[in-house]
Amino acid sequence: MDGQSGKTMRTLPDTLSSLKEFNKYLTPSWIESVSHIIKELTPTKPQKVMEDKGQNIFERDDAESDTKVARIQDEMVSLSAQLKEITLQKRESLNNYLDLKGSIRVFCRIRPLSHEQSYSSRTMFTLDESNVFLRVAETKRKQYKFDKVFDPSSTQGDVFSEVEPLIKSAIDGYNVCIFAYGQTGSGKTYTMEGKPTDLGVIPRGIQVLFDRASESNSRFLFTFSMLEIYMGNLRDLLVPGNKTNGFKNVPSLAIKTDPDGGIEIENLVAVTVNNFQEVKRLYGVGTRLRSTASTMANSTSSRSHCLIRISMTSFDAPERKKARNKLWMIDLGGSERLVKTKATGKRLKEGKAINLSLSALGDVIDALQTKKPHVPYRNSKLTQVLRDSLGCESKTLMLVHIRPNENDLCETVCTLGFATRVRSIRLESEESPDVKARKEQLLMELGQKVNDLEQECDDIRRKIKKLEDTMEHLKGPQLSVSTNIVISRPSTEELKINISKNVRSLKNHREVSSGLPRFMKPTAASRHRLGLNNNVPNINRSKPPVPPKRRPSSVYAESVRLPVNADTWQSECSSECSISMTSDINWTPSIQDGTEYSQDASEYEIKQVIFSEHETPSQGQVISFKEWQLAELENMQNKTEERGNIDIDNWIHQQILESNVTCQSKDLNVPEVTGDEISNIPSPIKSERAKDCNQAQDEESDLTLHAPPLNTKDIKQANAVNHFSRAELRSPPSRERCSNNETNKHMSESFAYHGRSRRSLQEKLDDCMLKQPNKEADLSTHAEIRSQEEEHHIGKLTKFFQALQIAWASVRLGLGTVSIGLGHDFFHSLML
Ligand SMILES: Nc1ncnc2c1ncn2[C@@H]1O[C@H](COP(=O)(O)OP(=O)(O)OP(=O)(O)O)[C@@H](O)[C@H]1O
Repeated sequence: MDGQSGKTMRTLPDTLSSLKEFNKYLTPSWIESVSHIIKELTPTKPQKVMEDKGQNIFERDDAESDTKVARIQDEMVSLSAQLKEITLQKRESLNNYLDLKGSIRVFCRIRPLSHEQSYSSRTMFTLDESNVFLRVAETKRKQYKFDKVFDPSSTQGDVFSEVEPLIKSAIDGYNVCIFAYGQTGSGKTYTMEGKPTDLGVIPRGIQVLFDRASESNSRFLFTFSMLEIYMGNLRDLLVPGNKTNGFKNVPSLAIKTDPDGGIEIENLVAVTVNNFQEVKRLYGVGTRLRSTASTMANSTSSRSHCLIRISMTSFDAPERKKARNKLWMIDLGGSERLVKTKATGKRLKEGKAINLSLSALGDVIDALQTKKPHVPYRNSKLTQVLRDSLGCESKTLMLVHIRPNENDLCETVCTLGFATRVRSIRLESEESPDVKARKEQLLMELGQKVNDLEQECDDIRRKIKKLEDTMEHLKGPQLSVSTNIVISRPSTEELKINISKNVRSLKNHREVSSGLPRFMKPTAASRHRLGLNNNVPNINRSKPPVPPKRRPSSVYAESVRLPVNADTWQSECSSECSISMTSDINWTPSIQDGTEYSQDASEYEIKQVIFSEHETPSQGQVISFKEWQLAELENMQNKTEERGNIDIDNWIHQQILESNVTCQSKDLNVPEVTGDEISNIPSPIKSERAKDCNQAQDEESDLTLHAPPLNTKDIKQANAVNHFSRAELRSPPSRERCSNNETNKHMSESFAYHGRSRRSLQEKLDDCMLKQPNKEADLSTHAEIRSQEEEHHIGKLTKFFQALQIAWASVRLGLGTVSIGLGHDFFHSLML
């Protein structure tokens, strides 16, 4: 008897009993026959059924839940496939949309007038959605066409909504360049960086990147770099260098072309970033080192081009255009007529350099737009750096800024001229009205399609999430361990893992972990999150693969907890010739930037590495296609690692070491001395050191800005540590700067460095740094050493004389006391 008919038999007496209720409507003979049947059924059949139930209840429940789980898994697999398909369609549609709009687009933003500027200036402009009409004379108006015009009342949100498709395109694997162009004080930095209350394109864009990466089922690795082009030279803004000494102690950045035609910048620090908070912090440090100065037009005028590069690598997203691509966000130096600024000396040279490179950029974009056979990339460092991100399948957006001031009319005309040139009006004017109309229609359709597909993706994701929850409810949370093989974004540590080895039973994991030192085992929280606490059965590998479970964003390891500062993020360091302003931006973190479990998460990731290293793969194991794919991914990951990224932990670690050296030598290290960075690291000793630094500043009035030697070298050494190979895990994370053995010991604890609480290690490091005598650092020259030795001798002599004086005084005091005492009545009486 199958389950269904058994169930029917069990419920038959009940059914018949209920039928008896209808007796008033039925004939007596019918009732009698029904009663008879009930009598026969009740004593025998239900009893048997109950016995069966007692025996099989657990088996049946298991079977039922297994069937349900299998069904859910099937459904998830099919939904995942559907999601992939729709994502691909969406990428294509978005790409077509952007191509149709033009791979090089130009927007114009007109900044509002400040209070002191005359109201009449407004009449200079008339605007519509895509045109600016400039009154150049009483009766003459000049028209400038753009892809989009933002009037003075437009918000940061308005601007970003138009920029966002490009950011999405970057996630799809395209190289993207976003420029802010305009005269000094026209609002370039405002648009790109924004204000704490009104974030600009850079923070919003980065937030979108992380959001989309976490939504995606693919793994992403993000690295952050920041550099400036100052007077034709590249400078890494993530290496605290010597500004007054022209960054001489820092290795120069060299532009290299790789065999695939990609551009790499040799020696440029690329820090692996896992969330928005980390980027925010790096950005703050970079901004502080940027060359700015007070000019007639802007008190904090940018004297260089500032370039932010986010490199994205995805290992398992074949639908992406490229496995590795870049998003550049560039705040260009202010374009200005040197005659007007009346700049002289250094300011004049800076202005000339900015103008030259801007003109070279214009030439390149013009050549690309008009499809000239030769594109003059080599004419400036700016265009050389961006060579692989300008033109050929990449997307470019130029945000042109204007000041609607009558005094700035000439500047405005120049800016608009530049915009016209890069937008290639000539090409557009060749289009017939028919073509234009069709293009508009197509754009509308494509835009709608992209939105619909996005909506569909969201729906599928929601469904998958629901199924995951149901599954977790049915089977316990252990499945997340197996499905974490493919997470949204890998941490750098994970890149070293032979991912295929991670498809192992929980039992195996437990066995291996039991042999590990305590600090390498998962913490209670991570075990709980990953379901390791539950007694769960081994994963049945014959079951259909479960689609990847998205990792909660809080798991994106952030090893350093950064307090969210509600105050304006601003500090200032000035030197004799230029002012270096920090960013006053305060990027409010999103909910996704949770850091509560971050330490925990990174611990787990490290432990996973160790698990896999201890385990030996079984002999003759059949490698599935998926495993083969994973091995391929690993190859790719290794390639990426060879490029030399640096983890934010290592980077911050370096900054800490630098700050110690800086404090010891009483040099002012710009990012550290402000105390912002120090206060961000939750070590009590840190603040002590900050105090020391401040004292050093007070003591030495004419501080010079010296780059600590070997700084970049150390950072590069730290690159290697980031990737956690077995050998590397045993080697110290970076070159030791401490001379004493205790420090070296702590530095060598690379397991502890990555696996243990960062805070405790930090405190240890700080502690031993503080214990070190400052003497060594202070005695930088031979003369200083000699003078110190002399001082030492003088000190010894002085002490000797002091001791002698004290002894003599004591003797005299003793004698005096005796003579007084002997003459006293008390002694007289004693003697008598
Ligand atoms: N759209 C805007 N709304 C409000 N304030 C703005 C806007 N644009 C610019 N500003 C203000 O104008 C001032 C100058 O802007 P900003 O520093 O962004 O200019 P810039 O083009 O970057 O100048 P530079 O090239 O010299 O660095 C800032 O105080 C900024 O807050």
